[in-house]
Amino acid sequence: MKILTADGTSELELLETMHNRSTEIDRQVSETVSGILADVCTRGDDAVRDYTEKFDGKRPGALELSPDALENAYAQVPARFIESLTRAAENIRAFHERQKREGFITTQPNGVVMGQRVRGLARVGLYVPGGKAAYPSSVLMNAIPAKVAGVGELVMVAPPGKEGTVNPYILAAAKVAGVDRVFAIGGAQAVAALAYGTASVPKVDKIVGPGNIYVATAKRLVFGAVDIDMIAGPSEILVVADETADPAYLAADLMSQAEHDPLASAVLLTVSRKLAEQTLAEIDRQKAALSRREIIEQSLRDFGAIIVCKNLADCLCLANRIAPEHLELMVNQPMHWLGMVENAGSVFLGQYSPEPLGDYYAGPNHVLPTSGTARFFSPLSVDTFVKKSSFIYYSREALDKGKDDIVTLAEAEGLTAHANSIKVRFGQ
Ligand SMILES: NC(=O)c1ccc[n+]([C@@H]2O[C@H](COP(=O)([O-])OP(=O)(O)OC[C@H]3O[C@@H](n4cnc5c(N)ncnc54)[C@H](O)[C@@H]3O)[C@@H](O)[C@H]2O)c1
Ligand SMILES: N[C@H](CO)Cc1c[nH]c[nH+]1
Ligand SMILES: [Zn+2]
Repeated sequence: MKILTADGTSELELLETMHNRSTEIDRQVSETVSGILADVCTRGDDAVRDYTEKFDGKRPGALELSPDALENAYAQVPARFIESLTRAAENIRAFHERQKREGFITTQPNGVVMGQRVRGLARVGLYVPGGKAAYPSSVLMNAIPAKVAGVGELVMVAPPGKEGTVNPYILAAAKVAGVDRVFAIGGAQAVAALAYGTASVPKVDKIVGPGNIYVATAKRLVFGAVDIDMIAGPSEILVVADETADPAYLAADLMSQAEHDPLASAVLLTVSRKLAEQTLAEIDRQKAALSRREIIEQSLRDFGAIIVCKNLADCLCLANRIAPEHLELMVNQPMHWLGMVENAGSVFLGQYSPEPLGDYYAGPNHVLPTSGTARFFSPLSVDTFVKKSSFIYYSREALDKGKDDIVTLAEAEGLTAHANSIKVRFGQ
């Protein structure tokens, strides 16, 4: 990870290099994933078993877990974990309850009733990552908003470990969050099974949840066969810091996301070269004690950067251009700068709102758009799990009033059958 001074060109070149590196990886991964999707579409469970054996280490028997597996996992994990998980679940539920939308009805005096209905989706597939690390927190972040939205059936997939079983912390979280069915499959093969359906895995209406590049690419490619939430791939953090920030906090927060994946990205934009140098030194000092040091080093080497900008406004402009998944504002007056943020999945304000607070606990969702897609995607929310439909009731009197307009518009489009459907009701 190098320190670079922004001059209007070199920082953009650096970001471009990082972007090109990930585009080349995306291209290679897309080829692999397309093959997996086609194979699962044709051969169903057999293909899912083959890929599970290949990528996760053990050939599975039944792909679906019994409800007992969730009960046993719940009993097996430490009570302290369940207490913390339950408190986190309460915070997440409270935040997402605020997102609930009601439908509406509008009436007019001459016999018109119209409205919009909001309904939970019938069946949703939740992807829970479990390759390099297990993510029980992601179970809560997916399943709680789905339940709040009123989804009919929640089908969770998570990759089995080498011993062929799903991590018990993930299963305990599935019980706490009320997941209906669990399949021990992961990667692109799990996304394909949910999108196309197999003998064991039911076809779903929408696939949600984060995952590595294979998972994110598979979701992108099955979109159309099913709906998806967004592209939530390898994690990203971008920190904007002024000279008041503590370099120890900056280093810690950058590494907190780098540890997710060698493809995770961690970028610091600051106005102080001294702070940049101190942060680098802090990274070296702190990382020695961290368990996933190798992943952190790879991620910081390939997708890490420290850029010194002229002023905070320039930092924010660059941050908006990058559109990071997580944006930390480690500045003296974070609320003041929040208004300048255009593109970010979630914003963390001030020294005591580190990114992991949002990953686990505060309440807002941690499934967030990555790879610059925060320009147009939103965080996972209750909205992700609902569909809206409208309804119309017109009395004879109301239709009579509007009939000539409708006929005129239909005939202008050359659609005489449309016009006839109106006219026939009035003997014309
Ligand atoms: N954006 C978010 O909201 C968010 C939240 C949590 C985690 N994450 C990200 O989720 C990811 C979790 O990744 P993970 O790997 O630990 O778990 P994962 O469950 O996403 O992926 C594991 C699966 O990847 C597949 N796979 C691995 N190598 C493969 C290969 N060479 N070819 C084809 N398939 C292969 C396997 O099927 C395996 O089961 C990380 O990138 C992390 O940053 C993102
Ligand atoms: N930071 C991840 C989202 O990019 C979410 C997560 C789960 N556990 C820890 N972190
Ligand atoms: Zn995280």
